[in-house]
Amino acid sequence: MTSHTAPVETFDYLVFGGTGDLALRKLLPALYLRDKAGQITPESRILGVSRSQLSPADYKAKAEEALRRHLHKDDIDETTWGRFIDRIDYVAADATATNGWDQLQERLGGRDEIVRVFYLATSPELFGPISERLQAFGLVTPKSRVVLEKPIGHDLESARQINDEVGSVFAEEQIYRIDHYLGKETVQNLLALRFANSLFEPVWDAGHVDHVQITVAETVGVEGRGGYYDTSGALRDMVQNHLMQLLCLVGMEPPVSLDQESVRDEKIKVLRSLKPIGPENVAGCTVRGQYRAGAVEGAAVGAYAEEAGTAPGAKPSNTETFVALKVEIENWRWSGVPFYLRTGKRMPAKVSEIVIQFRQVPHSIFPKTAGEITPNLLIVRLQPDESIRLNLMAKDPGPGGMRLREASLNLSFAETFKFRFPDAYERLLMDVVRGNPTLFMRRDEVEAAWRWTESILDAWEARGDSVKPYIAGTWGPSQSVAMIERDGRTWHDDAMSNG
Ligand SMILES: NC(=O)C1=CN([C@@H]2O[C@H](COP(=O)(O)OP(=O)(O)OC[C@H]3O[C@@H](n4cnc5c(N)ncnc54)[C@H](OP(=O)(O)O)[C@@H]3O)[C@@H](O)[C@H]2O)C=CC1
Ligand SMILES: O=C1O[C@H](COP(=O)(O)O)[C@@H](O)[C@H](O)[C@H]1O
Repeated sequence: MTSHTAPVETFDYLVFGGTGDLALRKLLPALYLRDKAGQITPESRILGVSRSQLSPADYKAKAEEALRRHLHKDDIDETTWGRFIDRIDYVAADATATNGWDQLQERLGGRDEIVRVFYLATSPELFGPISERLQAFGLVTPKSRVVLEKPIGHDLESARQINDEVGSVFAEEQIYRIDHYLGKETVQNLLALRFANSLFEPVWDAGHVDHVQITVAETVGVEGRGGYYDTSGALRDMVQNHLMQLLCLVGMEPPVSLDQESVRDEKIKVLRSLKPIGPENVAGCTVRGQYRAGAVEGAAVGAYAEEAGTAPGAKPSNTETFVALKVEIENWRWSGVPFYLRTGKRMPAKVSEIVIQFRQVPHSIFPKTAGEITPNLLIVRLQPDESIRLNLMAKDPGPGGMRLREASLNLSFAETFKFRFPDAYERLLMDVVRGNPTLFMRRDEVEAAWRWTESILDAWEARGDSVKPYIAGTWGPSQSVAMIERDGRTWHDDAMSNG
């Protein structure tokens, strides 16, 4: 049994927001798959909590329906199925009132000695009220942990308020601020790539790297989450958390060790070194877009305005579904190296990639007839088809003189490691039970990320610009291309489409 399938301690997992999309689509399937892998002890239980007046049997039926829909059919086996459904229970309780909480007390009675996880899969305004009630009803034990789903607030002030409220009930080491990107296999592989190989570290700096691109492209639209998304937008929904975490892992100094504080200490230094984007540079360093009707993966799709449910005659939404940024880390290692970040919905492919473009050779010894020398690229593909590729120049095989062409060294995870590895939520949910917060965000990280992001939001608001339209199924508005091309560089879209 490998460490990722070794059973964890017995737990009670309380999922607040248990009837919601996140719980049914991601959390329950992740717990099921860990159960199937043999990681969950027979005594462990899962308790859904939300306002809906459902009986435990109703909730089990809802969970079953969601699992059948969201799991791959090969993952459903009758032994795990029966065992998993038996673990599930439900209590109707309102986070903003007192009804239902005495039932929670009852359900948890006599189980104070085991690990207790409160997973708050609700909107962030409820994190404080839920914590307050957990304390008032005596449900917080020394072995309790609380998981806060993103977004932690809507801006710096609300993030601070939530952190204060939750922090008045739980100690910082009991608080797990989840960013599921940190649980993705290849994201962690970035640590292995950088710090378990001596090859890359000497060239991981401004002397050798020309620039870095981080792209997180999605084909989906807002998928029924229009109400939330329209008050959020891509900068808050994706950049403030996922893309900033990726930027930190690429940009940080080597941590002293892999322990939780060392890694988080290095990430926060990156966040503190970010060049502010404000009124003076927001126009040149940011692009916001919103998709119009188009076609994605061969199917016609509507415009954001329709999906978000903007009422006819209402003011058109100015929420961005795409954002591109030029970011600079102002420290010795990265001075002068731009990090271009972009993320968007309704793009041509679902792909998340980090591309490190190295500097051009200083001088070519080859004749013009050999062809162009293109800079080396290190491409870390996070999803789908996780891989790490190094694009190098090679001689075109055969006679007829020296001709150069680009070739790849490709470490494909599927081909190299032929077993299924847990997905991000599976891994992170078990890390909480194990009491390992390394892959979760510390309070100061979240607040530093908000501080930097908020200055962009303020500058956008002050300018009052409209979002730039892009056709669904394209790589975003033309202004995003113009932003990078002004610097004599180009997005690596081909690499992404070709895989
Ligand atoms: N869905 C996703 O893929 C992701 C979601 N998130 C974030 O996670 C959070 C939840 O998202 P999602 O599941 O999509 O949202 P949903 O709207 O689908 O679910 C919200 C849940 O909260 C419960 N709820 C609402 N009010 C109360 C209350 N007063 N007391 C107790 N329970 C309450 C609802 O149940 P009921 O009405 O029965 O009370 C429901 O179970 C959001 O902040 C979202 O941004 C983050 C990453 C991904
Ligand atoms: O947190 C979020 O992430 C998803 C994208 O996650 P992925 O694992 O599928 O890449 C995004 O769709 C959603 O809007 C956002 O809230």
